[in-house]
Amino acid sequence: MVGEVDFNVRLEERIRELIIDYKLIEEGELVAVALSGGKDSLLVLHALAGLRDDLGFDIVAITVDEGIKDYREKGLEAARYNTKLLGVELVEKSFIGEFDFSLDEVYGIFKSPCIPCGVFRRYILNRTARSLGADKIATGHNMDDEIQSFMMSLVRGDTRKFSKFGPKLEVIHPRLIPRIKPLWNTSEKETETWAILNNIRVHLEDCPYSSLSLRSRIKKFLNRVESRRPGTKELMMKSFINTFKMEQEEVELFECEVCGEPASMRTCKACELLSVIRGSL
Ligand SMILES: Nc1ncnc2c1ncn2[C@@H]1O[C@H](COP(=O)(O)OP(=O)(O)OP(=O)(O)O)[C@@H](O)[C@H]1O
Repeated sequence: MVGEVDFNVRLEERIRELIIDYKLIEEGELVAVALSGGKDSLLVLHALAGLRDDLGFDIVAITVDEGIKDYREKGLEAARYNTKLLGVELVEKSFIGEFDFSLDEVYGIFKSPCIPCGVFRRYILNRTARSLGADKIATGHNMDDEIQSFMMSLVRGDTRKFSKFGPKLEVIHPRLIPRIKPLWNTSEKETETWAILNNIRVHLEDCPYSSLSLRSRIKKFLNRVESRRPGTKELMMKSFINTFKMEQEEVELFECEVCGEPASMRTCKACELLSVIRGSL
């Protein structure tokens, strides 16, 4: 089908241009793909696997099992299938293996399940990527995620988070692996279309905890506006790009007194949450 080929070519070309224009990946680097098994991180995996020889970099994938029953197993299965298909090594980590508890067991202690989930996942991804010698962590964050994050910062009045806007988060600590977003200018609708058109074995369900989040409410609102005024999301993205300089926030990071990982205070966020959990179990 000509339409399908065109779609794939245009998508790959856009990802390639973003990588080159923003210097997301340099020749000789090892990129760790944070792979959930969802459509976005699978597109990143397939796109980078297609570009690795041409642009001269290598990839490895890392997946984190948070311990969400009847949900994460399906993502893991998709991650295993696709990495095998593309000949990419998959490193599997889990909350149980690292901390001795699953998200299902501890989420009730916090205001939102997304708090421990995000903090521990980023912690494991960073440590694992570093131990593998990775130069970058590539995530599947897409244009919709970026607009949602921006709006969440506005709603919370937390302008510090604006510094995370952009396709690349620079090195701000030697133990922190820089994160890149190869789908920064690709919409969620396009990644969905890619997965369906190419018959990708993918995990399409939403996380059972996601409906509790502010992100989910903002996502629904944006989708409603988009369906009434098509093109709204793209215009919002353009406005953000034109209005805000993509400068990284000047933050001083220390080493956590407990585990030695990067921290903005005396202890890192993961160790802070761990002490709350240990005190409640
Ligand atoms: N369990 C996980 N293991 C590894 N990486 C993850 C995991 N969950 C999320 N990520 C990374 O963080 C990004 C954003 O997370 P998000 O919760 O939006 O993912 P998702 O919607 O479950 O899956 P995807 O974004 O791949 O479609 C993902 O694209 C992926 O790169």
